[in-house]
Amino acid sequence: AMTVVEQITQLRSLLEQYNYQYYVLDAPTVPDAEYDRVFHAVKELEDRQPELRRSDSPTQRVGAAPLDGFEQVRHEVRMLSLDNAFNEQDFDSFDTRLKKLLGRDDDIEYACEPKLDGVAVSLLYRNGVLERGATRGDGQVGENITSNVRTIPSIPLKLIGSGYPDVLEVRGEIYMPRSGFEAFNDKARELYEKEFVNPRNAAAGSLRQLDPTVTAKRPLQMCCYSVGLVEGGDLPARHSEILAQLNQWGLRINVDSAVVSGAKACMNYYSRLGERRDQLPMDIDGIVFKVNSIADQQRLGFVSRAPRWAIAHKFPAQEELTT
Ligand SMILES: Cc1ccc(Cn2cc(C(N)=O)ccc2=O)c(C)c1
Repeated sequence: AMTVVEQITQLRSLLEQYNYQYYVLDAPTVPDAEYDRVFHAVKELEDRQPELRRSDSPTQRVGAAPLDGFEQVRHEVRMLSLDNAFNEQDFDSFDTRLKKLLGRDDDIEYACEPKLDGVAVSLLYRNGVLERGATRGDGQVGENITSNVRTIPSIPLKLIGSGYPDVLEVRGEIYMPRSGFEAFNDKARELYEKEFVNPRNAAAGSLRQLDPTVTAKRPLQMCCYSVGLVEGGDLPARHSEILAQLNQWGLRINVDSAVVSGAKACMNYYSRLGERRDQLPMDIDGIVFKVNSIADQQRLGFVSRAPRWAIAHKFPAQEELTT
């Protein structure tokens, strides 16, 4: 028969698989009641034998005591801000300039993804375990919001699979899906409590909570879009492949990400996403285009703080929803 430790370890990895399928792949394979049964079985074992409890157990997402304040965190790799391209002409000149800088005249391969309207976050995984979460701040120094990011189900407390670097810093956007935002505001209105003006403010306000049990009640999601510090391991040679690899290690990526070649295909991607914008589950404020080849990104380097190899193309601002 299995020892209690073997039993609880097996049940925990089952919960991690269920969470991955449900929150990261949006593809649950078991009914909620089955998840609930296994979750309470682990909780029961940990309550009966507290020495079995581990900080990276799926039952340990909601932290203990509220904080008095947020500590500061220095980003070893600066978190970027992107130059905005406001129209096709800008994108064409962006593409033409890159081709010149790269000394080539064939189409550049771009990784395209929606620019989610949320809060940028840095997640540091050491030996696959989530060590700290931090806001972007000014790009160099942010705030330590680890206890709050731990409550977000699509953020894994532990990476899955194998082959990840010893140190892997993932960057992503924490956002509130529109459906969660509407439901939250309906409830707030009912209780005569403060409503949020838009999902971005709702996500930012939820991450600023000193008490993680409040954050835990907010319907937040995270989508990763790049990596920062990487030590003791290698990543694929293209941005799109890095995202696919992050997804296999348990992190959520945006289902609308795509790879296209040349400026024309980029503008086509921009128009198609623009048409679907109101049907997307979250607010987006544009499209981010990145040179897909990491070697080319490094060749193009950085001019001041915005990278030469990426640009955000924003949509016209949406008229503010009148609440
Ligand atoms: C009672 C209960 C348990 C779980 C959930 C949601 N859910 C489902 C799964 C699942 N199906 O793989 C995994 C994690 C999870 O959080 C709800 C809504 C209600």
